[in-house]
Amino acid sequence: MDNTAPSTVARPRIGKHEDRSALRKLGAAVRTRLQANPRVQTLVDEGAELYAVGEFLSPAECDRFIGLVDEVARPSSVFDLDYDAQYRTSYSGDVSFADPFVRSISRRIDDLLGIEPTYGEHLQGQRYLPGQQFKEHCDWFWTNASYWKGEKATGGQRSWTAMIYLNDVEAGGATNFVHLGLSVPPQRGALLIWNNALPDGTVNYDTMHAGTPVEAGVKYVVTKWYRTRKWGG
Ligand SMILES: O=C(O)CCC(=O)C(=O)O
Ligand SMILES: [Fe+2]
Repeated sequence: MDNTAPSTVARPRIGKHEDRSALRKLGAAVRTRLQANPRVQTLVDEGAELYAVGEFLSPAECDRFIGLVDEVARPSSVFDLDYDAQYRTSYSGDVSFADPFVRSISRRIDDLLGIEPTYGEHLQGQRYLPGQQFKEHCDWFWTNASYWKGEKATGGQRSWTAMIYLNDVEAGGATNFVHLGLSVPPQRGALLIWNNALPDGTVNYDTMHAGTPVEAGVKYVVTKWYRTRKWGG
C-alpha cells in the first residue's frame, strides 16, 4: 500500500497538515533513540533524516524472508494509480503476521526505533525483476486525496519508514532520494530508516524516493511503515 503523486508535480497543495503534533513528537523520540545507538549510522541529517544499520538481518534470515516474499508476491498497487499504470511495477505482498519469524523481525524493528508496535503496518515484501521499478514517490499520505479519510481513521499519517534489503542486486535497483542527491545501493541485510516528516511535524517533500529499475538479477525488500496512531480499523 502506498501513496504516490505524479513526479512532475513537485510541491502541490496537500491540504492542511494533519497529525502535525504527533509527527513532531514521534520524530523527536525516534531521532533521540537512533542517535544514541552506536549501531545506527546517520546518512542524512539536513533537509531530511535518514539512518542505516548494516547487517540488521543475518544472511539466513534474509533467505528465509525471501522465501516468504516469493510465497505472497502479487502485482503491486498504489493509490490513485490511473495516471500511470507503470508507476510501481514490482510484486508486493503482506507477509503473514501470524508467522512467529515475521513477528520477531517486526518487533526487532519496533525496538530499534522505539515505536509502539501497534502503530506499525504489517511488513510488506517486494520483489523486483529486471526492468521493474517503483517510480518517485513519498511514503506519506496526500491529505487532500480521496483515500485520506479512510487512512485518517485507521492510524493517520505515516511517520517513519523502515526498509530492509534482503539481497545484493547484480545491477541497478538502488533507492534514489532524488531531492537529497542520495542513492542507496541494495545491501543484503541492511536496514534503511527515514522520517517522512520534518522536525516541525509537516510532511517532508524531500523524502521523495524511487526504487530504480533492476538491470540484472532480482531485488527483494521488506518495508514497514509507521503511523501516528494505532494502525487498523
Ligand atoms: O525498493 C525500493 O528501493 C523502495 C521501496 C519503496 O519506496 C517503498 O516500499 O515505499
Ligand atoms: Fe517508498
